[in-house]
Amino acid sequence: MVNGTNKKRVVIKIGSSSLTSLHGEISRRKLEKLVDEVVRIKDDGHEVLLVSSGAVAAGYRKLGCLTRPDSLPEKQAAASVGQGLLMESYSDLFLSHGYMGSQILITRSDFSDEDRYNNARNTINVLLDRGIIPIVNENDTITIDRLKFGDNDTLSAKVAGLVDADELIILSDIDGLYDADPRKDSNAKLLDTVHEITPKIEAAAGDPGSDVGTGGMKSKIDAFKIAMASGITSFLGKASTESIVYDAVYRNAVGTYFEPTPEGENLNQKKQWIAFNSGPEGEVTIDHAARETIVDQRENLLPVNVHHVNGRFKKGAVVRIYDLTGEEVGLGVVNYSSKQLEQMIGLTEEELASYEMAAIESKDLVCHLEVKLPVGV
Ligand SMILES: Nc1ncnc2c1ncn2[C@@H]1O[C@H](COP(=O)(O)OP(=O)(O)O)[C@@H](O)[C@H]1O
Ligand SMILES: N[C@@H](CCC(=O)OP(=O)(O)O)C(=O)O
Repeated sequence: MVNGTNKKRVVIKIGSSSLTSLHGEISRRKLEKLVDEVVRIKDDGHEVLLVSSGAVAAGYRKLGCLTRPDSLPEKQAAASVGQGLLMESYSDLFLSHGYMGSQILITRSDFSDEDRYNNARNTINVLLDRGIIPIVNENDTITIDRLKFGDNDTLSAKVAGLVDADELIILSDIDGLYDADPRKDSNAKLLDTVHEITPKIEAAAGDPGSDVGTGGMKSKIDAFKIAMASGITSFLGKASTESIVYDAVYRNAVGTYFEPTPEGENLNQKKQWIAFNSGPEGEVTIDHAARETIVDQRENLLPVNVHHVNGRFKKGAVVRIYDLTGEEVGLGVVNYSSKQLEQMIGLTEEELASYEMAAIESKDLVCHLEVKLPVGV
């Protein structure tokens, strides 16, 4: 809630398929409908951040392509043309209602660096505090495939976590999550509330239904997992339904609501960064004894329990922790570099024991399990 009031901080994600015409270009009418809804929420005093796709769709014809391009350089060039046009339309429309929009383009590496991640939060907080509507998209033009968020669904959930949103609304071309892919199963039923993403739900989520969408239901499910673990209520509904966004904010909309994991179990912002954004730099495999201590009893990892180390990392890095069966048990922050850990593994039992005593006294143990798996994606 915003400053102890009942005003909400709401993140709304709209996909390409919900902003484009039949020919795949941006539809002014659809954009106007979205802006009108955002304006109604703003008029009620809520804070709104938009995550909008549509840069490629807005740009490809101006680039001279007859259909949406497939090659990465052409898509990036189309996004370069389209992002400006998309923002121009949003700015004009919001200004005509007395509101100001602002552009934020993000790459995955902006979020994997903790300082840049925190800096993005500070900037967005200033914008929201001052009544601006930040409009976020992936920085498509400069991001290489390997380092892309790739879809704006998970980006929107990560942004919602970043700004500690009360609600994430994902608008699509479908009126919610069905218990089976509705294109394949005509008996598929709409789910109105989801408390947990079960393997059955994951199996029901199929690929995009349109040529313009990138993520499909799979990336939306990943997004809801992130939002739920971050303590955020989420909603999936059909962008073209009248008053959908406004009704979703007041919990009156037809669609699927995803409940957050109970308070106390969800991740604080530091853990969200570790779980969803950090991009672990290495791996530490621990022995059987340690699995129980660090996972169940939440103890730090002792040097003697480190079985082996993979990758090169510095003190303070986030690493994946595996047990001896190869199962990933969680993510932790290491107190030693990979080089130091490798040296420890080579020590005699006697040398290790004295090392350990010193480590226990100084509370400088190998690693603390920050995030227990499975969580999110
Ligand atoms: N279980 C499911 N429930 C609802 N929609 C599903 C499901 N599985 C697959 N889909 C498809 O996912 C599509 C929405 O994803 P996508 O086309 O990427 O939309 P957007 O452009 O809004 O991100 C729907 O139109 C639908 O065809
Ligand atoms: N960033 C890209 C779209 C990426 C994306 O996730 O699209 P969609 O699946 O339609 O939400 C763009 O603006 O064209």
